[in-house]
Amino acid sequence: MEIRNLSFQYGKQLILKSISSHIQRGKITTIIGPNGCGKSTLFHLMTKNLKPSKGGIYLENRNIKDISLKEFSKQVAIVHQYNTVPADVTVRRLIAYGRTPYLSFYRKNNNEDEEIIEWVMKITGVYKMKDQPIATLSGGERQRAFIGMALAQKTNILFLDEPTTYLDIHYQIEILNLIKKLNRDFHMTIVMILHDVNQALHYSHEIIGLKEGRIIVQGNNDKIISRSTLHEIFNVNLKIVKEKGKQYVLAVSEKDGLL
Ligand SMILES: Nc1ncnc2c1ncn2[C@@H]1O[C@H](COP(=O)(O)OP(=O)(O)OP(=O)(O)O)[C@@H](O)[C@H]1O
Repeated sequence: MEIRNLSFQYGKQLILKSISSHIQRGKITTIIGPNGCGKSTLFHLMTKNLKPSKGGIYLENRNIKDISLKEFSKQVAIVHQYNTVPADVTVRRLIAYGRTPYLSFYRKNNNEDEEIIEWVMKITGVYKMKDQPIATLSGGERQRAFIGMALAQKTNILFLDEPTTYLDIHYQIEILNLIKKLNRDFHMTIVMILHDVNQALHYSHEIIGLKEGRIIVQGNNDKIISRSTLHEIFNVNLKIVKEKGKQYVLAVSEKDGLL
């Protein structure tokens, strides 16, 4: 996917300022940046929820504005930050909604759809709760079910907007490991927004650092995450430590805190 000279404004407020970027096929790319820098806006533009003011986004060299929503949803699946569904919808039913782009007046759910739904329920670990209403699931199970609905679309590209929000650390890691597995075992191209810099660092091949509507850094994690880039993006001084060759950002500094 290519982002070419992309600008976006709400009224007179310029939110994204001539952004260009290349999203690598088969890799995990994570967008980080401070609140209000334009991450969600970029996400909505890349997923056809918003239209660019200038420039464009290209999938296999086709401007996504020229791709119908139905066709787009066979190539790109989206997991939003806030997901709503009627409380009584079961896990299986929710995942089956993911097959919608393939259905038509003449084509109802068939064996292939059923096989995909079964595969998705197994891979996301929601099989044993398949007949439970979504409302009865824990936060982590719910999120896996919504990722399942996106997977049932059988796309090569998956977008996730802050997939770990509201989850405790156990479920956060579980979701990130599922995302890693989807990339590693099924070669899915993943684009996500994360707030946790350490998780971005350890679960992505490439990081895009946004600030005030501009890409400040993009690249291989270890190379671009440094004290100075973190300061540039988030305006904080954080220490970076190395353990067994891997970098970790200390999200509190010695002089902060009560004690
Ligand atoms: N519908 C809207 N109308 C006007 N301005 C908006 C609208 N949605 C977002 N904005 C503004 O656009 C800017 C970028 O918002 P965006 O949601 O893309 O930021 P973000 O980086 O995703 O932030 P966060 O980390 O807080 O989710 C913000 O200043 C926000 O107030």
